[in-house]
Amino acid sequence: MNESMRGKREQKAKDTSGKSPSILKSFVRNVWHVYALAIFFHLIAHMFNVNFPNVLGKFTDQLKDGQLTGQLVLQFSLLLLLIGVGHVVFNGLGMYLIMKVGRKFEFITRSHLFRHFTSLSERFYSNHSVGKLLSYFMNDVTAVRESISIAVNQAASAIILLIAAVSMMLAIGIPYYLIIASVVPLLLIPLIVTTVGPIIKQRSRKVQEALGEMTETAEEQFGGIRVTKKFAVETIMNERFAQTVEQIKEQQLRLVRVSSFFQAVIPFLGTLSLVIALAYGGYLTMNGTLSLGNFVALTLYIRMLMNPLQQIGNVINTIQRSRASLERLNDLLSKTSEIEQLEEPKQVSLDHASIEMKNLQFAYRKKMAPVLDNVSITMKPGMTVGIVGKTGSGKTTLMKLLLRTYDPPPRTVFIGGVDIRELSLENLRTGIGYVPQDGFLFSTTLRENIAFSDRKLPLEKVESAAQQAQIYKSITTFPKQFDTRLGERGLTLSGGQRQRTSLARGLITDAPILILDDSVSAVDAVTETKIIDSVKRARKGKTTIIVAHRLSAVEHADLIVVLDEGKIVAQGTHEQLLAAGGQYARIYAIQKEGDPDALSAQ
Ligand SMILES: Nc1ncnc2c1ncn2[C@@H]1O[C@H](COP(=O)(O)OP(=O)(O)OP(=O)(O)O)[C@@H](O)[C@H]1O
Repeated sequence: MNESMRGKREQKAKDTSGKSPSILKSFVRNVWHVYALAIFFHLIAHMFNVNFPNVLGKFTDQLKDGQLTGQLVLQFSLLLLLIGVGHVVFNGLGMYLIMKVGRKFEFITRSHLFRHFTSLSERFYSNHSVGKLLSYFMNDVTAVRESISIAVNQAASAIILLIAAVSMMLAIGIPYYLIIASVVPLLLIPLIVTTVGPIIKQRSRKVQEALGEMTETAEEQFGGIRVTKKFAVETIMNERFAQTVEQIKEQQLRLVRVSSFFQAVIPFLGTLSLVIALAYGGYLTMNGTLSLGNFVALTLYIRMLMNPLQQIGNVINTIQRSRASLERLNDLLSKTSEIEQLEEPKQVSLDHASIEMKNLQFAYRKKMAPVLDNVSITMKPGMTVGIVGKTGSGKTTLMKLLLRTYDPPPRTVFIGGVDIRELSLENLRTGIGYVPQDGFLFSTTLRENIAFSDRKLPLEKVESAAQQAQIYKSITTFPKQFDTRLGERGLTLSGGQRQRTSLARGLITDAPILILDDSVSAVDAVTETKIIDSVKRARKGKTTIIVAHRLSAVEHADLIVVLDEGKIVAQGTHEQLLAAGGQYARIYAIQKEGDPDALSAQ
């Protein structure tokens, strides 16, 4: 199969993996009827609401005409109560439905994101910091949720209220020209909010940044206070800090200027509307064109519209902000793992499979120098293979290619005679156990950490793996033994204990192929020998690859490969390599003399 065909088939596999181009579109398609119902409830709520000024207007007219009786006062009061209750109930229902939809979006999207994150390759993680990923998870999802719940609620409510109030004013006979004249200043509110809102946001972000810088500077200067004093540079430090504080003052003043303007102008526009209503409406009332009741109703409608119109402005700002978040989320969800399997991947039994690397060349990025160059190794089934070499010589990279954490070039890495790019990923990854140098432990019990591959594994198996990894004794000294909970990232354990727990987690899988990638570097030489001996016994007949700096960890191996700057400089058994007298023999001599980490110091 040529490369482009393979690419197309792999691409097809990506496209059928169910990733939607826009999370929001597909979500809204499923919940539009809830939105429709919620908007209907808002409509009913405002039908009640807009009667409020009208009823008060009628009350005023009756009062003026001297027709008000105790019976009528009671009727008016009950009517107002009914309006209030109707508004609250339907408004509450509408709000509840839309908020619920928002939370559902948050839940679905976070689950979707998490599933997506787990499907992405290591390259993605090395290019994105944890902080950035958390920000997708928290801030971006929340921003979109706010715009499809709070913003939709406010916008629907405000628009319906505006239309209902204007219709009601016309219906009760308030002249349209008076309505237009009074409402126009209010319509400027959303315009001002959308213009000034982003400026306020930008300036307050700058204030936050400046405050962040000040905290950083203060932290650094407190930390380095002894150095500062020894070098007698207190004056320079004081000046530097004063500059940072001055910067904050500037940013804060800029923010205060614009937010003061904003906070003053919005009520002013409301007042302006009322002034027009009062002056023009008052004049029309005096000359008999407008009833006193309608005059009262008009002023109440103006008051009623002020808040919703301000909210429309906020809604526009929220939507603008969330558009950027939505784009980021869609962009992230459209990313596919570069490690893909064929539509019909091959399956091989890894139990007695050979591993072969043929002229393997690999660079992490196109323009970078290769990290592995012309690497060819043949590992027969059941062999123990040692990989040694200076730090940065490409040992871990070689293992990552074998696991397809990164893709090796086609036809360079074979297991059981099959190119690993054609193998099923599950077949490959369940068949190979991998124990990294810095094994991450989860904040759960030791038992669950060790039985990570299958939490139902019996305790005896967990104990036996712990014994092989030489961590059993330490665990039995803990009060809760295997039920001991680890703190965040397993901080209650020492470095060596952590490494051995992670080793037990790898050993328990009893995988046909096991890779120990510098997995015993944090233990002393005696414990290392014990671990290697028990691994040797437990893995008789199974392929084990041991990456190490200390040659004592690989001496017994059937094949030892020496890497240097990505190239194989020698391979053979311990005896053969000693006899050859090259880099291996030199390092062995140094390490025997007492410096066990001499390889990395070369
Ligand atoms: N994700 C990556 N992106 C770019 N370069 C990388 C990446 N990972 C490793 N490298 C580079 O590849 C080279 C080989 O690294 P690798 O981790 O394979 O070496 P190593 O022999 O396992 O080292 P050590 O003994 O210190 O663990 C190094 O120069 C390293 O900087």
